[in-house]
Amino acid sequence: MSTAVSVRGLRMKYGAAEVLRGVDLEIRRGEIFTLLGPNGAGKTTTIEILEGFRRRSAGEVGVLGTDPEKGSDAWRAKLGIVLQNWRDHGRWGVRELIGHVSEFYDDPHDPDGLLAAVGLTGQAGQRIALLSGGQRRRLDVALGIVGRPELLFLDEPTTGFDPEARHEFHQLLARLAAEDGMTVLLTTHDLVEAEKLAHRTAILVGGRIAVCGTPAELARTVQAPSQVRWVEDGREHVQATDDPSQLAWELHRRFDGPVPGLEIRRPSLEESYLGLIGRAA
Ligand SMILES: Nc1ncnc2c1ncn2[C@@H]1O[C@H](COP(=O)(O)OP(=O)(O)OP(=O)(O)O)[C@@H](O)[C@H]1O
Repeated sequence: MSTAVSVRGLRMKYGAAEVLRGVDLEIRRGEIFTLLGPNGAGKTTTIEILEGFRRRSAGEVGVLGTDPEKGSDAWRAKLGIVLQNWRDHGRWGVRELIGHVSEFYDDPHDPDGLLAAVGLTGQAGQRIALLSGGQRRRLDVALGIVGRPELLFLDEPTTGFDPEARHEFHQLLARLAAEDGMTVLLTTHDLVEAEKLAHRTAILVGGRIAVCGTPAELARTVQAPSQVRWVEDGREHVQATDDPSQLAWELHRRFDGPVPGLEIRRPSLEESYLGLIGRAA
């Protein structure tokens, strides 16, 4: 079976507020998939429904071939779950906790190798309460993958990571997906992170998937028009266009030579994304 997650017409209401209004998603096995969206878009709600922690209001959901509301212990054992706020194990040592959790699984990662992979070898003997925010998140990730899950859910995993830790973390996920065939579903606010890491990304806005695709597809779909500026009759003119070279050429012909004050500005992907979530919200 090549589909890891399949979602059709997913709806979720909290009281009168409809947070998810018909979400459709298909995630393939071995894929790193990011769910992107502004605060309150419903990313955590979606992930919690897929994990089996929350009952949906409507729609069809299959996770590793099972409806999460009917998931058995054997099904749950195939999932790795990293929540935004992990329960508190403050008095445990780092190595001690990973070693302990690894014993619940048949074929766990070696705890010391895993500590090295998430960059916590230096903190192996430290109490968890003394870790920094970023170190704590790395430990959360280690706990999520120690049992070699088939499908790993990560809710905003890199919040609090410094750039080096973020880079190493991306490499670790890419390795686990490529070598172990692990599927990863990760939420983030960060378009640049999604672009670097994910095979595909879906943008959740206003309770629906606004755009879904590879980084190249996303860039094409999300990209806002360029802005062309020039000065004519003593006034500055601005025109949005998908083909700035055509407009520049037309202006050049109209002016019969150089266009006064000509400026062409292509918005960054980040600006285009902000425009998209502003328009769709
Ligand atoms: N248990 C709940 N009861 C009522 N409303 C809730 C509950 N959980 C979430 N919500 C609301 O549902 C909406 C979506 O929340 P959710 O946490 O899924 O969004 P998110 O995209 O993960 O946001 P963030 O990026 O801030 O983590 C928000 O308006 C939130 O206030």
